[in-house]
Amino acid sequence: MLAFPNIKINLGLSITEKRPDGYHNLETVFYPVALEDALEIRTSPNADRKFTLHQHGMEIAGNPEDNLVVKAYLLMDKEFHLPPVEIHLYKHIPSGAGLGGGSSDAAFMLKLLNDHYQLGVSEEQLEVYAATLGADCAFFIKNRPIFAEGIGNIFSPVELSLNGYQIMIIKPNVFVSTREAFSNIHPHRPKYPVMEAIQRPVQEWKDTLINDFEASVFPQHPVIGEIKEELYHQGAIYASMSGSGSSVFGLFAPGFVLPEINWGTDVFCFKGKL
Ligand SMILES: C[C@](O)(CO)[C@H](O)COP(=O)(O)OP(=O)(O)OC[C@H]1O[C@@H](n2ccc(N)nc2=O)[C@H](O)[C@@H]1O
Ligand SMILES: Nc1ncnc2c1ncn2[C@@H]1O[C@H](COP(=O)(O)OP(=O)(O)OP(=O)(O)O)[C@@H](O)[C@H]1O
Repeated sequence: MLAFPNIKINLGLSITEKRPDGYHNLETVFYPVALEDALEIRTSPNADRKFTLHQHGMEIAGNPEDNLVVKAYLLMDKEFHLPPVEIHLYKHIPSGAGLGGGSSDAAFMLKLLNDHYQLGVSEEQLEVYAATLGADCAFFIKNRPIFAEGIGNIFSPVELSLNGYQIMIIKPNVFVSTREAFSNIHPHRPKYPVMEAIQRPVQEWKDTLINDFEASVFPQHPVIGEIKEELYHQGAIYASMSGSGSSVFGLFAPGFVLPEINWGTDVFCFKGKL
């Protein structure tokens, strides 16, 4: 059985407070975008080990046991005693990009196992399992535009459609550690709450919809801020870093001819439609 885990972008990201458990409360709107990995599971009844992970495409750091798809499988295996599986993961989503690629793989693995083995787990329960694997994971269960609070796992509906808009996502060859990015933040209440800013026309987001990580990440990695500037220069209606970086996305009007930009070598570039 095959699935295509996609990415999220953050439309606005306010880090509002540090929690006693060391994590941070935040406010953001998650929006799914069709930049995808491919994930397949096959039952392997006679295998002498519970899982075998075959990786293809971009390399990811770490041992197979550290891979979030394996953690997702082991979590479900503990609850439901699953048969051994062969896992094929084709990585196309860049890591350390703030696009939630690993989180998406994990959430899609939970959904795949639930569907394939007819486990009957509700979406709400899958969200609870997902949240134990990563703060971003729960979003990918329902995988539709949503306002998120808490550590990113408390959801409220949001009236927002960017259908027809075009997107460019650029990721320079710079790795930003999510943990380190959070440690450099001074949490505060935003001047324009994300939920309010998002209701305004997209043309006004430039001045009201802020990603708090930009203030600390741009000075450390000026190339990321330069990419954002360039996207505006090239006609983006709104541009922002996603998550804790290092990718930057630009939203362009429907019908706009997306620019051909030579970003240089080692730069990942995605163009698509919302
Ligand atoms: C920055 C975002 O991408 C915004 O969507 C997410 O908040 C990051 O979520 P994530 O990558 O799933 O994060 P995790 O893998 O759960 O956590 C990585 C590290 O980031 C920090 N962390 C993460 C999420 C959060 N709400 N507060 C935090 O302080 C913690 O130090 C944690 O050890
Ligand atoms: N399936 C996976 N895909 C990518 N990275 C994974 C995976 N499993 C574990 N990881 C580890 O997680 C780290 C971050 O991966 P991810 O692709 O989620 O980054 P990110 O874009 O920073 O995500 P986020 O938006 O959640 O901060 C990688 O350095 C890698 O070691």
